[in-house]
Amino acid sequence: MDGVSPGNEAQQSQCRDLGATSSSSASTGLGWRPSQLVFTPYMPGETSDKSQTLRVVVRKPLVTRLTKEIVETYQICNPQFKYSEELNPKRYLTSPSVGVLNDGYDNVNSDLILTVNFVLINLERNRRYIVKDVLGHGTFGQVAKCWVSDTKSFVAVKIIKNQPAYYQQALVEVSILTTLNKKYDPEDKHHIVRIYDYFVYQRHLCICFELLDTNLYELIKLNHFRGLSLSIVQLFSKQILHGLALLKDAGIIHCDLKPENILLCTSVKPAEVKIIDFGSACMEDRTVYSYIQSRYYRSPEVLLGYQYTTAIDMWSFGCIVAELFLGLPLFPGASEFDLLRRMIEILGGQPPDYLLREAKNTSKFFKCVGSLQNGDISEISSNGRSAYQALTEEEYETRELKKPSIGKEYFNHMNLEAIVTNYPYRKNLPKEDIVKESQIRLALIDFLRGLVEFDPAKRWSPFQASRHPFVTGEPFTHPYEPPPETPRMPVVQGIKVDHHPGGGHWFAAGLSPNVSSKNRPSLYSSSHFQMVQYPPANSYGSVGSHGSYNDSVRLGSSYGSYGESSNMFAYYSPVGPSGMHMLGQSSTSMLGNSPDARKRVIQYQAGNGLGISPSAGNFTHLPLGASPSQFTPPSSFAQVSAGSPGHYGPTSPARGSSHGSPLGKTSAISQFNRRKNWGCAGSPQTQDITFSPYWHGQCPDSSGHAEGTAHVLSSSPSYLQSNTDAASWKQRGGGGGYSANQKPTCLFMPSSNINLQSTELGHDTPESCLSLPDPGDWDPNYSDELLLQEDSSDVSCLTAEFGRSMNLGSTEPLVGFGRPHQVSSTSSSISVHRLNGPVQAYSNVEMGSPPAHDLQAGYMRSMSKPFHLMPRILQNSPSRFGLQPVQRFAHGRPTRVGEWNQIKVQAPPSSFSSGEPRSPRNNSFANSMTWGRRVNPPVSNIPPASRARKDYARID
Ligand SMILES: Nc1ncnc2c1ncn2[C@@H]1O[C@H](COP(=O)(O)OP(=O)(O)OP(=O)(O)O)[C@@H](O)[C@H]1O
Repeated sequence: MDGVSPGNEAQQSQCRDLGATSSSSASTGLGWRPSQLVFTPYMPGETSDKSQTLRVVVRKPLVTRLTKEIVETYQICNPQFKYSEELNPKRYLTSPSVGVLNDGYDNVNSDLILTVNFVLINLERNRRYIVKDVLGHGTFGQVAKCWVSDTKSFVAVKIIKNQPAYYQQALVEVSILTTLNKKYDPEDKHHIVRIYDYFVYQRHLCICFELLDTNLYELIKLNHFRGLSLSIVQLFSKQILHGLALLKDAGIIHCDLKPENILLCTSVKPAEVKIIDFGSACMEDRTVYSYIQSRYYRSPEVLLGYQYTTAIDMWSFGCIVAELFLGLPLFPGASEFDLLRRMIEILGGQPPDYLLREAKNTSKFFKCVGSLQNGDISEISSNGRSAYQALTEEEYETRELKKPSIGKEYFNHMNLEAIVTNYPYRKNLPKEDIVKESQIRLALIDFLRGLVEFDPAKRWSPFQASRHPFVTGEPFTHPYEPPPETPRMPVVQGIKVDHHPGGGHWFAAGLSPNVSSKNRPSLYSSSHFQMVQYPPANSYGSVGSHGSYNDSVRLGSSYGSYGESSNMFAYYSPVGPSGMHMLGQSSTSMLGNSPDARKRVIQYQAGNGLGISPSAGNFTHLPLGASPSQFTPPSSFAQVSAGSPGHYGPTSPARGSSHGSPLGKTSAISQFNRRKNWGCAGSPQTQDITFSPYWHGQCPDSSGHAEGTAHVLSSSPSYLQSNTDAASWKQRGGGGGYSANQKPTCLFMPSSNINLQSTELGHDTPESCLSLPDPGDWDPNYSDELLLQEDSSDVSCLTAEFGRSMNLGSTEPLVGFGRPHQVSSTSSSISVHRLNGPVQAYSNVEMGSPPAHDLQAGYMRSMSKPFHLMPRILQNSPSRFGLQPVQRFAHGRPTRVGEWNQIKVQAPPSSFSSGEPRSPRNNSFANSMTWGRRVNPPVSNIPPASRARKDYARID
């Protein structure tokens, strides 16, 4: 029996001998032994060093050892086991993963087919980005989490679809974000995502951002669509306002503000939020799209087709604040009609008559009930009420010949005050805390009233909103009177320059071709629409050439610039020196900072000098700016005459329809591509203008409005007077007796299908809470994450860490440009677990358990676009929350503007080899099965995600 005794050292040693043979085992008398002993038997009584090590490992859950530590487990069992990543089968991250375009590099959607460890290379800087996971998808392409070994850090790289229009629009994002980062926020204090790098790889523009964490929609989702605590709402509001104030100072409209585009940044302590996705952004005086903003967050003026300003972002911001508190969108309109109906019902009142009189789409939603005076509609009818009345559902159907989509009602109460006041309080909240919170809720109501204000001219600016007691934490005693905005001087208009004839650059007045101009003066008094005197030699470029990226190895765009005989003005040009080709004539080069194009005579030089890149290749010179819808080729390079209306080619979204750009971004992009296919190439002389008889947009008034949309591009934000101790949210008493001043002029009858149970003041009861579907039903990663939670006793979820990192009593966090992402390897691994634990630990979050309620019940509705869930699913990917950067990301990017413009974007030669197989096609499995790609299961009943909210591409 000695021969089999565990205590027999000789025997154990022999068993561990991997070279043991059957003969040797036979000699021990153990009977059959495998000829090649790979695994050693487990010996419980072992006392050797090795067995002790083993015993430590054994404490870890089996699932850990067999999953994420499988390599170590193998090596313990077999020291000769060697792991080699190269031998792994490819794990595709892009779907579909079949390469059909771009020599097999791109799939049918023009997305670069990514696999785990695919390497994106910035040849110019010899920097390699190793793809580790996909963080999300968007209109423009994919966002990958990449490892940069130079800096030993992770970054997020947005890989733009390989199509010219997407490429062009992405350049706008690069330009705007670069300007914001470098010029307006060099110290990274304003909650705007940082851009680190950009380059072209395999014909895809890649934009490298700092890596952020989950977005606010996900955060609410993790919380089962229950609202966040007021202190968190206050903190986030303050931070977002910082960002919006910066945008306003820069004269930039984000155009797509929503919870999905506000991401947590947990690499700094205390954690903060940042605004991302400037892919829809535009300059305030160069608005081009008429259909912008995701529907739930769409402002009335955009919905109605009125001219818009940075005030539209404040509307969206108000919707976001409400959603953070309620856990549900305030206006979850299933269609634009439904959206407007909800606005009118919840807010009371309606858009002002001046706006309704001028907006393009008024007749779609309103009927005129006012009297006619001098052939014009009287603004106020005889009884003092509006001359416009919202259409009923039936009237809308009669006019539009289709039933409007009407979504479910989620709130029992149909006005803002009642919705907020009656929202269930957190469980077990002491009575005195309920009293305190009720006061803060009154402040919140007042705050929201100033944001979701129908009249854009009266809507608060970021500066004004940031002074509200809800944000500052001061006692709320009476309705807030915002301080006046710093007055700005009108531009002295020397030269009037109209829009570029080719499309969207509206030098003269910042007019969108899609919006009316008549009521412009009404906006001059708006806190969002103030004028400034520009320094004489600045420009925020506009007309330019985009060059070719398909046909040349080195990109030759002069994006975002325009020239004149003696000066050249340009954006931060994200492309190479050819983008600066006009610089030679320039005695002044103003980069990124642009102001008043209108002060100069723009002499478009025939055939060159404006917008023609030497490497323009097969694309025409295009006016570049905020939108692909601008990509109508200009007719000539003759001097642009002011006030030329409707100079749009047949494919401009701004033409052919009174709706301007009804299909928005998607449409514009596709139209651009179509146009490109029509062969609008190279020579400017070959391009014609088609005057559209259908265009209803207003010609910019060459005399009157040119100065109207000017804005400051000052080098330092003017609003920086934030209350630094506002982060200390004190729930003080006072303010009692505030009565919200609502005028519920409900033109719509409350919908009868309110399906919520009571949300009366009081603690929510379990029976009032309808359960959400199990996330595992739609999230294939969900169970994995739960399993992995066993791995550590200190597991908690993202929000727990986030809550812990909150220091609500602190002053403004000190954050700076390129601040360290100092997450030790230890904390990194902890964060993996935390991030992976979506819901379970949430109740422990310091931010307070959000009130349970049943509102999500009404939120459950079928997704018309289930594929839109994909980014959400991917966001939950365990690997998404992998190791955080262990040291600061420092690209050593040039900080001077001139240097920035020297950076070239190169398209690698077709023969370029990245170490990846030339054609992904060759490397896919025979059955095309993809590895590592999360399947998108059919989803029928979950809260809508961002994509479902976005209806750029449709007309309601
Ligand atoms: N810096 C970042 N860090 C982490 N994740 C990011 C980052 N930037 C983007 N993402 C993820 O990628 C997704 C898509 O990014 P983004 O919104 O910029 O793309 P898009 O194509 O412009 O989208 P949209 O269709 O909304 O315009 C985001 O929702 C987010 O989940």
